[in-house]
Amino acid sequence: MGLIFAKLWSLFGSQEHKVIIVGLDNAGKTTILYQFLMNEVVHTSPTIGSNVEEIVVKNTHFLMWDIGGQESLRSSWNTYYSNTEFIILVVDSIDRERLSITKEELYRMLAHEDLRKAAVLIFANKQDMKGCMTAAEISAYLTLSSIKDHPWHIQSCCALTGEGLCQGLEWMTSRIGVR
Ligand SMILES: Nc1nc2c(ncn2[C@@H]2O[C@H](COP(=O)(O)OP(=O)(O)OP(=O)(O)O)[C@@H](O)[C@H]2O)c(=O)[nH]1
Ligand SMILES: [Mg+2]
Repeated sequence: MGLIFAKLWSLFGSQEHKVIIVGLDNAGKTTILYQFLMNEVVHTSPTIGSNVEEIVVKNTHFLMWDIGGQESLRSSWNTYYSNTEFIILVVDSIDRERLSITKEELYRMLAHEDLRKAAVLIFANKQDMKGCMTAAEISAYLTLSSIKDHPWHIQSCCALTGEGLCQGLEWMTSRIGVR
């Protein structure tokens, strides 16, 4: 009975899809989460631990975990991995110096057993900043085209205006049911 109910529940699109939002400190993860939720910019301070919110897009329910990105917190990211369907990796497009650290973190995550089935959306955030890297530059640096075992997509965005965020969510909803 429980199984039938679970199947019907998933058929009607009320199943929740787990998402983790990761990236280095100051990348804009919390700003993005609350833009998704409220369509506005909230005042943030560095996240210690995580924030979690349910975001509904066209009848698709995402449970989004925004995880603190400071160095000391990164070793705990893996405690959030189980049952994750989507990784949103937020990159600060002006932070050239630390893109190599983001790359290390990305490939460490992709190698993790619990994230084997996860799709990856990369947000090239802070596109409003003068002299920032483009999504194409970030894609090349992160060698995204070499990733064959996870679906991935890169989207440029500006969390302050919300530009690009909907397109990212649309890619995520388009992936549901593909696997
Ligand atoms: N110019 C600009 N600033 C942004 C953008 N997105 C976020 N910020 C700013 O970047 C700073 C950090 O944003 P947060 O959302 O707190 O960053 P975070 O990734 O959650 O950081 P941690 O919680 O420490 O991991 C804040 O001052 C934001 O207002 C953007 O698109 N453009
Ligand atoms: Mg935060």
